Amino acid sequence: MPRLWVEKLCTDPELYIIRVDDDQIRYFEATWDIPEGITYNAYLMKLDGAVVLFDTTKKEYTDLFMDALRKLVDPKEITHIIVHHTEPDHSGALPKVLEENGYRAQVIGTQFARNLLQGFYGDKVVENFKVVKDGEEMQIGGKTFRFIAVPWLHWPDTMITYVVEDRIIFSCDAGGGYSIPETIDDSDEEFVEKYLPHVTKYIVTVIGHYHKYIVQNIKKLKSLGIVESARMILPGHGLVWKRDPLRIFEHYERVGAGVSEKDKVLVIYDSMYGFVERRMEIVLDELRKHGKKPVVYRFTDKEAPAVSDILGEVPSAEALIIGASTYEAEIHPRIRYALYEIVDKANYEKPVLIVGAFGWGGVAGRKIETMITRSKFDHVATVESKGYPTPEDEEKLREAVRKLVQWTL
Ligand SMILES: Cc1cc2nc3c(=O)[nH]c(=O)nc-3n(C[C@H](O)[C@H](O)[C@H](O)COP(=O)(O)O)c2cc1C
Repeated sequence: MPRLWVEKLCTDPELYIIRVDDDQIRYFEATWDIPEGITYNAYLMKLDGAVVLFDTTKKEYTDLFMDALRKLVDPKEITHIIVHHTEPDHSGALPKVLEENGYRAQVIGTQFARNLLQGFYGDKVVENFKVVKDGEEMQIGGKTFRFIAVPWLHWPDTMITYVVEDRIIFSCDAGGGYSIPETIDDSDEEFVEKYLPHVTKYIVTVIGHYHKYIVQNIKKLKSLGIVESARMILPGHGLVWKRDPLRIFEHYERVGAGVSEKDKVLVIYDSMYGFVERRMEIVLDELRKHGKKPVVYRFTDKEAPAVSDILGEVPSAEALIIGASTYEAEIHPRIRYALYEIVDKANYEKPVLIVGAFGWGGVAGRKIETMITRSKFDHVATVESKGYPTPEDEEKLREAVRKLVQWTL
C-alpha cells in the first residue's frame, strides 16, 4: 500500500510536503523497471491571505492525497495552484482538488501547460488559468514568486518557481529521482549516497532524450544567481535538498554532460549458448590487464537485466563494449532493444567497441556499427567472427580492446 508522508519543512514560510510513496508501480511510464518505486511530491505553503499548492499527485492516489490535504487546509481556502509540469504523475489529482476548491483558486503555469491540461482534463480546469511567461513575477501572500521556464526538463511545458524572499526553488522533475528514500531530506549523507544512483537512472530514462537541455537549463538557472544561494530545492520526486541544495543540480549537470568515472567501462552483451560469452571473457581479461573496471550486464538464458539499470550506467562510463550474436539476420532482440534505448536516451560522445558472433553470416556487428556511427558515440572497432573464437580471433579482440583503452587516455 502506498504510504503518505506529510511533514512541515519550515515555519517561515509555513511550508509542507505531501509525499506519496508509490511502492505499487513496477514500470515508470509503462516502460522503465523501477522495483525501487518512486515518490510524487507536492507542496503547500500558507502565507498571509494566500494558500499555495505546488503540483498534486498521480490520479490513482487522489483519495489519499485529498485526505492529507484536508488535514492541512480546507481545500476551499487554496488561492493558487502552481502547475510546474502537467505530466499526470503530478497533475492527476488536479481536477479533484479544483472541484473541492469550488474552482476558486487561480491555476498558474506556462501556455504549454494550459494547453496540455485542457487536453487532459477538459475546459473546466483551465477556466481560471493564469499563463506566466519566462521570468515573470507575481506577488502572492506578501512574497515574490518568480516563474522560470525550463523547457524539456522534462516536457515543453515545464517551469520552476523561485520564491525570491525565501530563496526556495520548486523544481518539479528537475532535481528528482527514483526510489522511496527513507528520509524526507538530504540531511543524512548515507541516505544521499544510496539515493544518487536512483537519480542518475531517473535522469537518463526520463529526461535523457533531452540531456543537452539539462546542461543548458541549469546553466540558465546558475546565471540567474538563484542556484548557489538557494536555501532549499524541492523536486517533484525523491529527496528534498536542504543541507546542500547545490549538490542535486550539480549531479544533474554531470549526468547531462556524461562526465565519466575513471576506468569505468560498461560491457553489455547477450549470449544464447556461450559463444559471445567466450569472446567477452577475453575482452574482460584484456580490460583488467589495463587497469580498467568493467561493469557487466549480460542477457543469457538465466538473466535479463533491466534496460533502465543499464541506461543509468552509461553517463559515468568512460567507454562501452557491446557484444551481440546475430539472430535471424538481425541483432539479438535483447541487445537490439537495449541499444535502441541507449542511442535514444544516453547518446554521449564515448568510444564504443563492438563484438559479434554468428553461425553462417554475420549481421549484428554491421547493424550495431551503423547505429553507433549515426549516433554521438565514437566507433572504435568491430570484431565479428564465426562460432567459437580462434586464436586469431582472440588476438583481434585483444588488439581492439587495446585500441579502446588508448581512446580513453
Ligand atoms: C534463434 C537463432 C537465430 C540465429 N540466426 C542466425 C542468423 O540469422 N545468422 C547467423 O549467422 N547465425 C544465426 N544464429 C547463430 C548464432 O548467431 C551463433 O550460433 C552465435 O555464435 C551465437 O552466439 P551465442 O551462443 O553467444 O548467443 C542464430 C542462432 C539462433 C539460436
